[in-house]
Amino acid sequence: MIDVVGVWKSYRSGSRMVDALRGVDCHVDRGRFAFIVGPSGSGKSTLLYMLGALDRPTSGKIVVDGQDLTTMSESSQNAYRREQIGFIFQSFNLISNLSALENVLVPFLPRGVTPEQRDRAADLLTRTGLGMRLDHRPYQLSGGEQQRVAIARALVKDPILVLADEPTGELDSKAGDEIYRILRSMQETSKTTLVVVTHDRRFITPDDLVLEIQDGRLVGQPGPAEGGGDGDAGARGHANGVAAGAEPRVRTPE
Ligand SMILES: Nc1ncnc2c1ncn2[C@@H]1O[C@H](COP(=O)(O)OP(=O)(O)OP(=O)(O)O)[C@@H](O)[C@H]1O
Repeated sequence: MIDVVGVWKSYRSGSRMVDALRGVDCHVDRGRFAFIVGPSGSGKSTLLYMLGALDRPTSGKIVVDGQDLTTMSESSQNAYRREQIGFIFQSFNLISNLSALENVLVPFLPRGVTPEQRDRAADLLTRTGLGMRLDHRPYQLSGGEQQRVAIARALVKDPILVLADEPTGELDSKAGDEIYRILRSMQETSKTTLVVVTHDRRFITPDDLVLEIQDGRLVGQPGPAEGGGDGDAGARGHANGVAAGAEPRVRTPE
């Protein structure tokens, strides 16, 4: 389903280059619940954004459901994001003057909403426990409820992949538990693939795939040569191993 091969991502920061990802290889099977974990600044969100085609790697290859994101045109990337990927962000990203139901229908608004789509959106909200709050605006909902709306919005277009960046980061632990309960139950029904960035490992179960990043590379993978683009393939799949020796991620551009 997801193949990440030798992915480097470097950002220019003033006169220096920051290597956010340094030769990442991994594979996620269809229907998996996968977590990206690691210390702050290790590259978790960068990897997630690459999977969502929100950014392109500096080098390497990312293939999702047979589609090579790295060679795709800009317009194909837009369509990929719009039609195939469900995004869930830490800060919910709801539109304040739309109701819960309308927020879930946002992906369909440009082309007009069909009655079937409206029913599906209402059904998803009901399954998250918000059946009685379809007409509420975001300010009338708790943080946990707003995130449930965001989950329904991510799933309404039946995506091949759902990407979540710290989905419980702004919630208390009770609301966080509820969000994971809903995510797991929704995934069971939809059989979609879910990749979640989190700092909170208590939501991880033994069946989940854990991709642990440190200093821009997956734990357990050999460190590739500095400079980008030529990463050693290293281990694939489960990345539950011993940290490779950390090397500085900041360098001066050649
Ligand atoms: N647009 C950018 N320009 C320059 N540097 C960036 C940019 N985006 C990320 N970085 C740097 O890349 C590195 C990895 O960032 P990333 O956001 O992926 O880490 P993270 O593991 O998600 O961190 P956190 O857990 O704190 O959210 C960091 O050093 C960050 O400062």
